[in-house]
Amino acid sequence: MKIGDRYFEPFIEASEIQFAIQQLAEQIYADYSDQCPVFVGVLNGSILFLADLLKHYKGDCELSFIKVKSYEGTNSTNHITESLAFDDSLQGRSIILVEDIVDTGNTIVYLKEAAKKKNIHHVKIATLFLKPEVYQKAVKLDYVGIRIPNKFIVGCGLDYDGLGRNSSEVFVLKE
Ligand SMILES: O=P(O)(O)OC[C@H]1O[C@H](OP(=O)(O)OP(=O)(O)O)[C@H](O)[C@@H]1O
Ligand SMILES: Nc1nc2[nH]cnc2c(=O)[nH]1
Repeated sequence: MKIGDRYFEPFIEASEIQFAIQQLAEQIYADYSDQCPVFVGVLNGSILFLADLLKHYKGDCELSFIKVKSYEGTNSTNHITESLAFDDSLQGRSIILVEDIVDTGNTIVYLKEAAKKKNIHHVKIATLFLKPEVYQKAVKLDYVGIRIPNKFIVGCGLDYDGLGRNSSEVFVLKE
């Protein structure tokens, strides 16, 4: 399958992804059933995961967004651009940062620091995908859906140069 100028092949089926999301929703609810957490989606990539996660989440919750970007093509620029900040109303709240993927961890480290500066009371992290071979940061990842090898993936919110987010299954770059 061609996305932009690169070729990709099927990697993770939609049913496996949906099962993982349902499990995550249950794990989070087990920890927050007596609270009203704010799910904070990290735009753009988290949007599909977040929508499915919320549909499976049984408790009271609220929703907010932050927007950061660091990837160009298939590589991290190692520079994070923030175009939507944490909302001031999150001060003192317990939030769950919702990411589509944690790779180098640069984004999550940046977001934890930004949340601290905004006096957000308590921050947990939920990510649909994790590349354990790459992630070496000290920040604890509280809820992890599917662990994948160090390969570039697209679909389920993840893009290649803006394309491919709108697929319910995940594709991997053909090397
Ligand atoms: O762990 P890291 O190496 O920091 O990579 C993870 C980040 O990369 C992707 O965002 P991207 O910069 O591609 O922006 P997008 O969400 O708009 O696609 C993804 O959504 C994560 O936020
Ligand atoms: N689309 C996409 N974005 C990423 N950001 C960090 N890792 C990845 C990846 O494997 N695919």
